[in-house]
Amino acid sequence: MPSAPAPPPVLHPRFPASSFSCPRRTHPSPRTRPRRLSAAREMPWPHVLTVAGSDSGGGAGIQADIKACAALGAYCSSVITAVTAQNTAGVQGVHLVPEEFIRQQLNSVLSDMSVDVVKTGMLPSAGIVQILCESLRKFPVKALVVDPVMVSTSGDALSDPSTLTNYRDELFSMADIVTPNVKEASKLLGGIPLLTVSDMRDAAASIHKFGPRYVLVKGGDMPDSSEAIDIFFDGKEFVELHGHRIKTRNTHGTGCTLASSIAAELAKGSTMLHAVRVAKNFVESALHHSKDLVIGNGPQGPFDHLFRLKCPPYNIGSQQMFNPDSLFLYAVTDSRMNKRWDRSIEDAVKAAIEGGATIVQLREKDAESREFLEAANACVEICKSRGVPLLINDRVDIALACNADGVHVGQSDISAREVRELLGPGKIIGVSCKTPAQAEQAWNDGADYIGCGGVFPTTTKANNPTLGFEGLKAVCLASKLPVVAIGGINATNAGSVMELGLLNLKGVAVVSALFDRECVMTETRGLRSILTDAFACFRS
Ligand SMILES: Cc1ncc(COP(=O)(O)OP(=O)(O)O)c(N)n1
Ligand SMILES: Cc1ncsc1CCOP(=O)(O)O
Repeated sequence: MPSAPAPPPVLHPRFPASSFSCPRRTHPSPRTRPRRLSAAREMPWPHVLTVAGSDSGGGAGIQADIKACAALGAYCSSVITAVTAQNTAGVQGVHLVPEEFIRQQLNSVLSDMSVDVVKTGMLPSAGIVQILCESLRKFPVKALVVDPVMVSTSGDALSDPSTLTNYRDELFSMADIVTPNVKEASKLLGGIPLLTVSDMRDAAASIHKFGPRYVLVKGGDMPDSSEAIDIFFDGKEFVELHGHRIKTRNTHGTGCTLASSIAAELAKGSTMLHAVRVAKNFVESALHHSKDLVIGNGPQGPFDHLFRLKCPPYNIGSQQMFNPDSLFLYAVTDSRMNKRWDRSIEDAVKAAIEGGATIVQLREKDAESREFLEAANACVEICKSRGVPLLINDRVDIALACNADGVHVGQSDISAREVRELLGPGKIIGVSCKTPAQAEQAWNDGADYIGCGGVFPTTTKANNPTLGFEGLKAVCLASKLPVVAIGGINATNAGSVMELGLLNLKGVAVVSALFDRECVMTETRGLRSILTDAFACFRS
């Protein structure tokens, strides 16, 4: 593994789940967990169990949890605590599942399956909270995410007031994270008003005293702000998480989705703060993609958790899903620069990854095919062993021959739709776009990301118009795909690109500032650190 400087905001599925930060609970001993059938052929599948209510409208509750986990690559089993009659207008009825039957469902799932994380939603009675606590003591899991659902967004009560005491006294002390919104936080604290970010901090500290390891107080309901600010507290430090407030009526189920996304990321091995950041990003992106959908006639509609599947060829198939966070620091090679500095493509790629590049593209305009394929084969091995995706510029034939992770094409190359036909569904396809119309076409063609530039003037690509920040912003705002900025980006201006704060701008692609330099590793490391600082600044 490269010795990267600072932990990146990257959770690539090819990185093994190793950084789990919640070691309090361990899986039960082999005596309590049945033996697996064939350990040798076992393939781990991160597993979340949601214990929540069913929403007949499909936007929140169990339905939201299952979709969020599926979208983030985790398996989701479900214990249903209540069946609600619900739609976009509100909650018309609630039918509680008998408590003993909830115990039976918990027993069925937890005694048989390797559940990594339990996420709770609607726990409508004190008895149900108690049964859950008993089951968790009998069948410990790696983490417990508690979303203290008490009142629906439409204002309807979803739990008996007597559950409050059990929540606070029993469940919270077992929880790794509790995720109240401001109304729930206020209720948990006896009705104190939460009107400012400072009140949210105080509330997080008070709720932490009930026993959870982490608290996330969600500020989505705070009045009038272009930002959605959440407060994360680990018992010592507060982190303010800033997100975009998406203007849409389709927000039903955001709380459930955030908590189940945190659970899915924890099940995949993420640390808590990282899981929260990924989950917040996922919810924002889903809301952004769903803002114009129309389902139902009431004031609050559902959103599309599976927005990434909208374009049929996108992100399906046997290979791992493309993680847009891998666009963070995109190293694009250049044969002329390598020659100038007398280094092989392989050495250039190794050094870039060592310095912290999160994705690599071989852009070898002058290379002979045979020589290029040899180098590409070697780079595939280098990148695979380091968990970094490798793409080939323009040459679909080389990408197929070396089994690269994907291809990047420009507007005058063959279209992304044709590249998809040739590469199949599991590969990554990037398209260069300078206009919103091109971005729309890239999405329709089944691309995975957009390269947008030149943002600044560059000498690396001849006759390339400069778009500036305005051009970049126009493409990002129009694009349903993640975007990486390219063109003239270096250590002095990279921070300002990230600080534009564009939701789907995931990173920068760089050629000369990495490869037209004496030490590729040092340059990459420096740039990585600048990006990490700028990203942290914009996000929290
Ligand atoms: C990440 C990324 N973005 C844009 C480009 C430019 O690609 P293209 O328009 O095909 O131009 P050439 O690279 O072929 O000159 C890129 N390569 N990578
Ligand atoms: C390939 C490409 N596409 C748009 S600008 C550019 C060149 C980027 O190179 P540099 O990072 O050296 O400016």
